[in-house]
Order: sequence, then structure tokens, then C-alpha cells
Amino acid sequence: GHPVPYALSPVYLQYLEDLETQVYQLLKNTDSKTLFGKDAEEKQPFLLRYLEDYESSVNKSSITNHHEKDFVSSNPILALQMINRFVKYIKSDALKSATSVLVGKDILPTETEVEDGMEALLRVQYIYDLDAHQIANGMLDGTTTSAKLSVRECFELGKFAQDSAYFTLALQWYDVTLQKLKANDDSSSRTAALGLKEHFILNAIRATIDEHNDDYEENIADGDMYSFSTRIYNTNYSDIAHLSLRKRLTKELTGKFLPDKDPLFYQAVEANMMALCHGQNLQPEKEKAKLKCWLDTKRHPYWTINPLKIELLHEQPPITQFYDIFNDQWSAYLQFLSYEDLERAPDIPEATPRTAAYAWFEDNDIPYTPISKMVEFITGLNVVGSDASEALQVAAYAFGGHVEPHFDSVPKGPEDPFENPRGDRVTTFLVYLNEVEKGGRTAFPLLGFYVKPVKNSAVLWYTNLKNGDVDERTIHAACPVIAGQKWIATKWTHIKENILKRPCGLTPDE
Ligand SMILES: O=C(O)CCC(=O)C(=O)O
Ligand SMILES: [Fe+2]
Repeated sequence: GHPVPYALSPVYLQYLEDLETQVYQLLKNTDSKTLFGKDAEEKQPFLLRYLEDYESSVNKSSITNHHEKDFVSSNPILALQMINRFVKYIKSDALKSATSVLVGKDILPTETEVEDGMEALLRVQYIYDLDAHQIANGMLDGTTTSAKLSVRECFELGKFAQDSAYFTLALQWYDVTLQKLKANDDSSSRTAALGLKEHFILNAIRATIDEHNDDYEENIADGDMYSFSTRIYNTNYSDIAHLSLRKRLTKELTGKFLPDKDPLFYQAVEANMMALCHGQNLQPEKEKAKLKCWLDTKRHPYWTINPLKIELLHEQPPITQFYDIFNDQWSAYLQFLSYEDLERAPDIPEATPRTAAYAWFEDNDIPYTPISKMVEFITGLNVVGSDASEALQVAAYAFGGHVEPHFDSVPKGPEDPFENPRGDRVTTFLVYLNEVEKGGRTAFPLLGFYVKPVKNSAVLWYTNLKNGDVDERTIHAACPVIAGQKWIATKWTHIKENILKRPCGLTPDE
């Protein structure tokens, strides 16, 4: 079997990476008469271009201190270039007759995957405030890789950003394009052949500025993260880089309980999320002083030999992380089971925007895993069985994979579309199944802290208040993955079977 195609599914990217290794070997080691018959001469230049592109992207690249063997799919630049090669070369009319022995066409990436990939790279750039010049030279938030973006690739990112109204990013990418053109460091004459002339880029810059200012005038900028803080008056591209971005509110709003209708709520959530994703802690000192770590047997024989290692991450509402509660075999088993099932989240208008691939497992599908029992031990709630909890959700994130800020419970309303016979969610128990190379924290913007994705640890919180309302303080987000992949498994317990049990505390003193 093979994984479901989705650019931001790590198993799909790995699949493509392995497949391309075979394609490359075939194309490199077979003579072109055998590959193309009488069309050999005509197709030869295109073939050579592919081989050259592959070699310059893959063979010369390596992440410093890289641990994972599958490094193309771990590096956003290399992964994006790989997807592009599939669309532009491997699937092309010129090469497909030669590659079709290896490649089933229904699983190959399309323009959608290219766009998802560009979107993901731009998200990483925006959230982590990365400099386009640095990205173009393979720098990923402090880690140097030998991946490089060509002039054309920089231009395409600029164009895509412009088309998506990501003005701040578009201008950065056009600026990189211009500088690369001037430095002429894309040695080949291909740049000229593509018609990438300076005046062409300058026109694109002017158009982007006009579009930005139109949006700005219409106040679209107010709610738009990708706008500058002022109208852009100067059309000289070299000055644009110094414009300040839209003002961000941080810190002052941490810990304040804002009603969700207040526009400040969203601004605070977004600004704090970005700070937390960067690794800042925004908790006031007096809150931090309440935090602690301890060992707990839960007065249960299971934990007596090997007590739970617990860390209180936030006191009120209580949010705790449990270390070493699962093992590598269990994580590997879940990842293995998910391989063919992982699918892009359905695009539902009222759902939180996210870029992850999901698979679901009922207790019966995973009879050997202790997850539901474990959550019962820890919370004292009823978890086993489909009346008490949802199927276990496995989520896999590739580069740029994220979930925007949201609540895990659904606000009650008379015509609640999510009306669920199990009742609303009452706890979230989220297990980290791997070590994320870079990025991928779980941020709680209003509580001012993030959870580190430590392999085999889990984080637990109540999703709503005892009166049944959503606990808005628990708004949280999955920070984009910068490099590598992120795997989690989540068990959501529901309220109906637990109405009487809810009071069981999570506090360290129980
Ligand atoms: O991946 C994470 O860190 C959080 C995911 C999440 O909040 C969710 O899927 O509901
Ligand atoms: Fe969530």
C-alpha cells in the first residue's frame, strides 16, 4: 500500500523521497535510447536538466547534525523542491513514458501539492519571523543547511505570496529575487531564458505595493497579519525591507481573561502564540513560582514500581505533562498503523484551519495499546469504550504543519452542529510520539506558556469548566513544524459518562 497524497503528510513526503531515489537511479543509469527509443535525442536535454536539478538539490544537501535518514522530507526547502521536480519533470510528458514503470500516476503530486508546500514554507517564515534572504541560502531559524533556492524559485515564492495577499512576504521574496539576479549567482543562462528581467520584478513589486495599499485603505489590513503597519509611500524596493510590520501586542495581555468578542482577544492570541512558538515564556513570575515537578504513584500498583513523572505547566487551570509514560515501541506501532490511513483534515468552513494528516483508531483497532486505560488511571474518568471517549486520533505534521488557535470543546448553543451523544469533550490527553527536529510546540497563548513536544510524554487539561462552558483560557495552537516531522496521538474524553466523576482533581496535592 501507499500513503494518501497530501503535501504536508510526512509519510507521503517520505514515500516520494524513496520513489524519487529509484526514479533518479533509473534515469541516471539507463541509456537514453533504452529510455526513450527514437525520441532519445529530443528528450536528452530535458532529462539532463532533471538530473542536474536533482543532484544540486539532494546530493549536496545535508542538515548539520542531522539524525534522520530521510532528510529531504525533513527540510522544507528540499521537500518543496522535490514536489516541484515531480510535477515539472517526473510527471511531464517528456519523461513519464520512461518513469511509468516505477510510478503509479494517481499518487503523484499536482499543482495543489506545490501550493500547499509554498504555503507551508511561507507560514514557517511568517510565524518564526525568518528572513527570506536567509531561507534562500538554506538557513532555517539558526540551523544551516546546504539547501539553496534558485532565482526562479524565489520569484515563484514571491508571486505565490502576492497572489495570496501575503504582502510583507511577497516583497521580501521579490527583494531576494532582485538581489540574486544582480549578483548573478544563479550562474546558468536559464534565468535569462525564463525572462526574469529586473524590470519585470520591479513591476511585480509595484503591483504588490498597490495591492497592499488598496487593502490598507479598505482597512482589511486591520485584521490581516501580512500587512505593514502603514501605507507604503516609498516605492523604492530597497527601503521596503525596513518598514515595520503590523504592531503586535504581547505580554500585557497574558493571563487576562478577555471575552472572545473583544478584538483584542484575537490580537493577543496571535501575538502571544508567535512569542510562545519562538520559545518565550510569558507567564508572570508569581505564576511560575507555583510550578513544580513530582513523582506520583497515583496509589495504583501500575505506577508503584515506576512512578509517574509529572510536571505542572500551569496551576489554574491545571495543565500537566507526564514524562516517559509510553515507550518507543508503542509510538512506532501507532505510526506504522497510520501509514495508509493518514489523510488531510476535511476542509469544513467552521473548523479551525490546520495543516496536518489524521488517522483514527477505536480501542478495538489497537487492542495492545494501553492508552485508554492509562488515561483512566490518570484522570479517574471513564475513558474506555466509544461512549466515553473518541477514537484515538493520530496526527502527523510535516514542515509548516500547524493548527491555529482553538478550543477543543465546542461552545454550547441551541443549534449546535456538533451535538454529540457523548456530550462535549471534557479532557484532552495529548501524547507526543516523536522528537520534533525544530518547531512544533503546543502554545497556550492566554496562559502564556508552551508545551515542549518531548517524545513519550503527554499533556493533559480540562477543556471546559465545571459548569459545562468552554474554558476559554485553554485556547491553544500547534506551532508550525520548521524541520523534521511531528507526530501526536490524542484521546478526548467526553462528559456524558463522566458527569459525576468530573471533580477528580489534577492537582499535585490530591
Ligand atoms: O499538535 C498540537 O500540539 C496540538 C494539536 C491540537 O490542539 C488539536 O489537534 O486539537
Ligand atoms: Fe486542540
